[in-house]
Amino acid sequence: MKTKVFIDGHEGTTGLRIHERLSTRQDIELVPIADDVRKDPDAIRACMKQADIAFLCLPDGAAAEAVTLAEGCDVRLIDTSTGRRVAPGWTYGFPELSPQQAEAIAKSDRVGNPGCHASGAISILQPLTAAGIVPADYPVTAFSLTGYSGGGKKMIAQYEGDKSQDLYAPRQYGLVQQHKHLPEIVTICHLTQEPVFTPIVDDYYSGMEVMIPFFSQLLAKKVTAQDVWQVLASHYDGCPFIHVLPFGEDKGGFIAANDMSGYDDMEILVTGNDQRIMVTSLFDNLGKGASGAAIQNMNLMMGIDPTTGLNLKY
Ligand SMILES: NC(=O)C1=CN([C@@H]2O[C@H](COP(=O)(O)OP(=O)(O)OC[C@H]3O[C@@H](n4cnc5c(N)ncnc54)[C@H](OP(=O)(O)O)[C@@H]3O)[C@@H](O)[C@H]2O)C=CC1
Ligand SMILES: CC(=O)N[C@@H](CCC(=O)OP(=O)(O)O)C(=O)O
Repeated sequence: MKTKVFIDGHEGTTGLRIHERLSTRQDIELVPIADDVRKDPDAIRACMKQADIAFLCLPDGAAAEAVTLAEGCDVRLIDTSTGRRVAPGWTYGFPELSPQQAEAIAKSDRVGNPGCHASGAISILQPLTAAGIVPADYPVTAFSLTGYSGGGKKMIAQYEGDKSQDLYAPRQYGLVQQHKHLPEIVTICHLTQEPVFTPIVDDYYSGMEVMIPFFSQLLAKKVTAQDVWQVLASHYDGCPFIHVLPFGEDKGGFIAANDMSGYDDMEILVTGNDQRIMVTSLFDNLGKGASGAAIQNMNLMMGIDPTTGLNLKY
């Protein structure tokens, strides 16, 4: 029997990518909603009632309303918005945290899909805090380059519309250090303080590069860059979605932020030297940063190979 899936917000950037990935699958039946009623609460609730699994690909306010609409329906939710990722009753949708996390997602009826920048930061920090290398009170700084699709339809229209404005150099944002992904990074990595986080949006469609530098003298153990690489390589060994590139790999000295655009998996590189170590996570903000991760979680919830229907580089 096919799994019935409803995509609330299928006209948006994240929803469209999920729709594209699922529309050719033989094991999935998409629950349609007519365009003129796609924001109508009664129509949405009717779709929720029919579906086994629903993706919420909506702005935060609309997603909160959709969660309420789903109450009493026998539907499992995967929410790509920010509000409930670390809320009680919700499972954080990053299966690579641990085998237990993957199991928890597989059984969950309420999965909060990670934020895009957060996915990169957590992919680097969580194995290193868990291994006791990065102490909980480490003064973490993180930089993140993102394609403009990260800002959804509005930002895509801005970048692809009027090119006469001088808007298209890389732009730093999140200037007051209250980016909405900080709470999940702190909670999931068990940090005692928020990182200094610098997101930068640039004039390319999709792709994300999250960079976290470490001073080895401030780490909890005496480690070399290769030790850090080893911890990450062991943590992600055999993982189909996260690939730690061989130690010393530097992509010819230039790491392009859109190198993983179009793919649903992630690369991690360790560069620098034994005093100043840089760890970089490279992925598509719409892939492992949003739609790809959401489908990976759905596959786990269905009890099938998590890579089904996804576009992996490796
Ligand atoms: N883009 C990205 O890289 C990432 C996005 N996310 C998150 O995913 C969610 C969706 O973002 P994104 O796809 O970028 O946003 P978009 O703005 O591209 O899409 C949002 C969609 O939701 C629709 N919508 C708005 N209100 C309602 C409503 N009440 N009922 C039904 N549909 C509604 C919009 O309709 P209309 O077409 O009429 O505007 C639009 O199609 C957000 O919470 C975002 O933060 C998470 C990770 C990365
Ligand atoms: C360029 C741009 O604006 N990017 C967005 C992407 C975040 C996103 O989509 O946030 P959620 O995953 O939490 O929903 C931002 O940094 O807020």
